[in-house]
Amino acid sequence: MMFARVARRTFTSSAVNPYKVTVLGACGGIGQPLSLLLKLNDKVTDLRLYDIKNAKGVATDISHIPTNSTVTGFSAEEADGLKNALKDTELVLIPAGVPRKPGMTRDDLFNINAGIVYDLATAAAENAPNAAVLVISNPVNSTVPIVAEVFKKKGVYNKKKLFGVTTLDSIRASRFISQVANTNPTQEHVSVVGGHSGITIIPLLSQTKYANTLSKEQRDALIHRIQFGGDEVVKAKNGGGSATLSMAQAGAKFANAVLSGFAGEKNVTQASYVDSPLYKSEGIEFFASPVTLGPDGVQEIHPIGDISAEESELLKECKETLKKNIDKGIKFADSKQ
Ligand SMILES: NC(=O)C1=CN([C@@H]2O[C@H](COP(=O)(O)OP(=O)(O)OC[C@H]3O[C@@H](n4cnc5c(N)ncnc54)[C@H](O)[C@@H]3O)[C@@H](O)[C@H]2O)C=CC1
Ligand SMILES: O=C([O-])CC(=O)C(=O)O
Repeated sequence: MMFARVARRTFTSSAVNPYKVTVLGACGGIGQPLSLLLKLNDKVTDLRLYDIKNAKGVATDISHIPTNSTVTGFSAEEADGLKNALKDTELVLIPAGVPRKPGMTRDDLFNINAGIVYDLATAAAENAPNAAVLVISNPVNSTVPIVAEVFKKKGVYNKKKLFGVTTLDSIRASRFISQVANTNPTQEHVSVVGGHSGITIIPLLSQTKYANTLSKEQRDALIHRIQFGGDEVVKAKNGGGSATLSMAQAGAKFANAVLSGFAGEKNVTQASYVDSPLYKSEGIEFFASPVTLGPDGVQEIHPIGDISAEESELLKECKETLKKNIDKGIKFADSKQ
């Protein structure tokens, strides 16, 4: 009797949030742990994994985990594999593409990843025009504008449903500040705005409770570590790629936030790199700042708030680089007409 009651409760809980989610690049360093974490999310009931290699193997493996979602692998070799992975899905995560090696910038990945993201975005626009698209592939500052241009060309662009995933910068900031302050990282929050590469990443330490207690040396070191946290991992992996496990956690966290917004949960706010009105008058079409998520995707884009004179300088430098990164993505997409 007891067992029957528990089983019934487990079954009904997942039916409340039946979302279809597709991962493109599901067999990579990020894709595999990200898919695993999505399988553990009870908002996801139909998980589709696509890659140019081994998607069926990874899907079969993950499918044995006893949560209620189905897991299906789609390979590039099968006719309509990509199309079927995307058909009517509600959320698409894109971690497909090559990662950095030591000595490279994220922009050095543009030549390979721009084309990969362009092709996957084209398939998404054709087969899942209403889905939220979460872009992980670097350089995010440029790949997000590429996706926007593709959706515009297809006549299905909805700026409320396109997100560059910058969550890793936020979770790093929580972790790194807790190491300096000797506190619990789960209780720390730092607003990180701008973009997702080096100097375009701006942690707003002046808005934390440590604004007046950190020394200038501590502050500078912390800003640098948050801006270049990705390089720390690339260096430590020594040619074996970049952040994958922390990125999977960040991607799963942000996907859960978007699904929570879809489900009508209130006050779901996370930083993300979105089509933003904040600096459009300066020619900057995309910018990361706190975003409240709702049933239609972006519900409200929040301004960055009061910042220090030091952070104003960082913002100035960020905007110069960001504008170039965005223009590069748009120009690439336009050249593919
Ligand atoms: N937004 C962020 O904060 C972060 C972004 N990244 C970026 O994520 C991307 C992926 O990184 P990793 O997973 O470490 O790389 P990886 O090389 O381990 O995995 C990439 C996967 O993409 C697949 N792939 C390549 N072309 C594809 C296509 N046309 N269609 C479907 N799948 C395709 C590959 O087969 C591979 O399984 C990189 O561009 C990396 O720079 C990495 C960490 C953080
Ligand atoms: O550093 C990289 O190339 C990967 C990445 O975006 C990050 O770890 O933040």
